[in-house]
Amino acid sequence: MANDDKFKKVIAHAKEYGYVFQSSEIYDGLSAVYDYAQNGTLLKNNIREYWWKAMVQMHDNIVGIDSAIFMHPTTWKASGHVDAFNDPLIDNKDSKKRYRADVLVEDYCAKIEAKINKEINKAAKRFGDAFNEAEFVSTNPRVLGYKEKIETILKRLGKSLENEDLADVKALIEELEIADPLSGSKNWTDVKQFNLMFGTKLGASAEHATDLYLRPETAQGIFVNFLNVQKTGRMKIPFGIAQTGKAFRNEIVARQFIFRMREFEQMEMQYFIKPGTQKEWFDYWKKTRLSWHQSLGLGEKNYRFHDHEKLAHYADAASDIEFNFPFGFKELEGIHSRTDFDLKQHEEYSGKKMQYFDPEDNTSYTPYVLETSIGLDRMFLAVFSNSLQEEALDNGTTRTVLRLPAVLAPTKAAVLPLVKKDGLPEIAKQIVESLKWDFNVAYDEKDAVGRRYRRQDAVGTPFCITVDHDTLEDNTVTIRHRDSMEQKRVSIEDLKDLIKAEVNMKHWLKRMN
Ligand SMILES: Nc1ncnc2c1ncn2[C@@H]1O[C@H](COP(=O)(O)OP(=O)(O)OP(=O)(O)O)[C@@H](O)[C@H]1O
Repeated sequence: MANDDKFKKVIAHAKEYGYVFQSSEIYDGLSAVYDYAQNGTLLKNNIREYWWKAMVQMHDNIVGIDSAIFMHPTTWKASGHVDAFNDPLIDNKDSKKRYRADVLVEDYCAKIEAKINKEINKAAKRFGDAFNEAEFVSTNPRVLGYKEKIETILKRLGKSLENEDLADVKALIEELEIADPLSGSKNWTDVKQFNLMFGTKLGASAEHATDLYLRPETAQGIFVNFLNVQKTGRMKIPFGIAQTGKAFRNEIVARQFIFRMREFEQMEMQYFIKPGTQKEWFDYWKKTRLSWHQSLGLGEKNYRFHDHEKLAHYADAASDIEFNFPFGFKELEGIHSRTDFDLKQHEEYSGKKMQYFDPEDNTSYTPYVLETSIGLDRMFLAVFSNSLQEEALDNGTTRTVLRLPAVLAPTKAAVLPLVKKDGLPEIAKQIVESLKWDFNVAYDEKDAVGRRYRRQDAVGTPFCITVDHDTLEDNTVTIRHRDSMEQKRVSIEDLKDLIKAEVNMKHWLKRMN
């Protein structure tokens, strides 16, 4: 299936099966804002819990907090967000559409990249088994020319952005003759910086109101509480503070469904360390976070690191874990070595000491910070899009199955009476009653059992339990596995342990190596 089609299917499936709705849909929606529906909320909660258990419960030196969305406005001056949390935007005068200037240039380069891929595919077909891609790419003059062009463009873009030379970004767009993707017009305004923070006001009367921001990241709530947690928790360096919560960004280009939203949720952890040890911890957290992702079994090949060359003002190293989304490899999680930038800034702006007294060598210092930051919604999209599969069956039909990792599935089992009579619904309901203390379970009696199986496959329920007339005789039921479609006859009293063995978080987290 072409990637575009696959992505459309993902979005349609998310709506049809109660995972994600467009916000305020009856009013034609609000752009880049989404609501999680009945199944989506459960999947999201399970992902959050999977992260929390791995990060907080499994580490005796990491604790969790829940700081407020509103923070004192000086926080955002100290963090650099007021001055530097900008994207370069450009308007097209004819279509009146607004774009991120850097994204226009990057999309232009992506088109050249597509030409390279076309050359590679053509050559691969021509040479068959004898084709050596690495050799072809490093010797073919056309490919080398394309590569050089991309490199020159991106280098110039990076430099202009770094030097805040927005006139040059516009000049680049004009020189490359980049047109508005919608209207084809090349009639552009100048490039301007646009701050991504949402402003609001605190206070009842206009003249006494204070300007506030909706937080654009959860990290600052951790930094300002660093000493509160360290002292009250008697934490010794190295230690971490984790939190999950909403963040808000007025994204200029908000597209790709829940990949880039204006209101989203982050799961962040700041690890406070001794200066000089940042390289070691950077490597440790890169490895640990990748193994968390891989424990879910979405396919090792679907992840890769992207180490940053161009670093944010606060970082001395940064790497993204990228995931193979339906629209290609994109950032899923960031791992940042943030130095002592944030704590030092808060110390300067608040006038309060943000230092740690190290009892081991009797010295005080400002700790360095290693951050892991992942978007919960992006993680949701990674899991959901990877799990949605169309499978050809032996009988010539296809089935749509959402192969969610069982540990994350919203509903772990559906209990189905074969028919709506002869006392079968009553037994099925009793099974629901007994299992619901341990798992989220559903009851379904509508339609033929085959259709009910298909429905649960599409929702992603790992087990279906069918009660039939034999159940009346011997207290056994059929348990059907979503992925293999295998069916087994088991005793009702064994159900709980059977399901537990597959959905238990411990069993999944232990796969981290
Ligand atoms: N607008 C958004 N919608 C959904 N998730 C987001 C958004 N912006 C950031 N995230 C998530 O938060 C994580 C950490 O935020 P960070 O500030 O490092 O992102 P970023 O580098 O600005 O992301 P991007 O380059 O995609 O804009 C990202 O890896 C991503 O998973």
